[in-house]
Amino acid sequence: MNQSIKHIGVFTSGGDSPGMNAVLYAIAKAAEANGIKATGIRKGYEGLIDGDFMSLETHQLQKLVHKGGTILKTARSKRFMELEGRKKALQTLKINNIDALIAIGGDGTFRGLLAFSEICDIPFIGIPGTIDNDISGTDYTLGFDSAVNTAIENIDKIRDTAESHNRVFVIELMGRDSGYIAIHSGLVVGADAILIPESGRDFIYLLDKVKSYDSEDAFLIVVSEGDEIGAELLASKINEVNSSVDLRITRLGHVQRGGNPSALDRMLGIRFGVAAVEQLLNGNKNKMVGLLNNELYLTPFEEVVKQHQVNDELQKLLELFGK
Ligand SMILES: Nc1ncnc2c1ncn2[C@@H]1O[C@H](COP(=O)(O)OP(=O)(O)OP(=O)(O)O)[C@@H](O)[C@H]1O
Ligand SMILES: O=P(O)(O)OC[C@H]1O[C@](O)(CO)[C@@H](O)[C@@H]1O
Repeated sequence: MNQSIKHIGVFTSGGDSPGMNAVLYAIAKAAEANGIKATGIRKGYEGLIDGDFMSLETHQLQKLVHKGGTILKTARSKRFMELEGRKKALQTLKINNIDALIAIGGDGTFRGLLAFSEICDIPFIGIPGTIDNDISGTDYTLGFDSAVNTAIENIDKIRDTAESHNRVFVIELMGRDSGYIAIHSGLVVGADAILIPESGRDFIYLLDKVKSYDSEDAFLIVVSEGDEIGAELLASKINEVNSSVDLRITRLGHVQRGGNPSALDRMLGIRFGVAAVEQLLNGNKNKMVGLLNNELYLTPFEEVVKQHQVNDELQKLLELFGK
């Protein structure tokens, strides 16, 4: 056990994701059980630079496990991208006697920690928190399951109106350059076509399908925001090959980031939070806690990369159902 750790700083960074409050509760609880102080740092790296802190009280966090968003707030920090900003953050840590950090965010957040480790030698542990599920070293990132649940709930509603009007819908889902949200959502709503950047397929097959679409039913296309064609261009191509279709575009957008976390995300939050504190106490540093085959797993920040492919099984499902 690393006895020298007495004060852990904790922050959420990048886009918020459902389950972040649950992870904060777990960190506070595990720190308390080990007699360690845990301080919340507000607005991601911005708060680390400015010393914008708040206390993490287990009795308050306990009541927020079910809430989306993050009570610590989050940010994308331009200042931390610069060495000057990171030096200022180092000063803040020293002044406040913080001797370990836990960061919850996406791959960008871990790149930030890696850059920070060049000038700061206190231990860092990362927790994957992003709706995109685009990080290696974990089967699930915190928030992904909730985002997919939100997406499918909304697409099911779109189907009701699409079927009533015999309309074609192009539904754009989030994920930045990752198609994970789109493929998972598209498969379980029974979409007629799913377009994701990782598939390596063009959309010509889809145009052939739309050409023969008889206008007597709904036709749902789920497209990831990272797919090169984009919802607008896809819509105009469809109209070119079949001018009789009645088409609408729905961009689900930030609704996918909000809402109460699913059971899976709450449980992930609890597991990741406790594991992060334990790993710091075990003397681990500069690693991300993940979950592979339902087992906790550590990946050094240097090896945490953006996931840019779907596995063979998902690819097969995409061929079978999304085409
Ligand atoms: N190379 C880097 N050097 C220093 N800081 C970085 C670096 N890359 C990213 N960061 C910091 O990490 C923050 C979070 O990264 P980013 O905005 O990419 O979100 P993310 O953590 O990938 O989360 P999400 O997947 O939700 O977008 C950035 O705003 C920036 O402050
Ligand atoms: O909320 P912002 O900063 O516009 O970021 C949007 C991006 O963040 C995410 O929601 C999470 O990374 C992406 O899916 C999306 O492209």
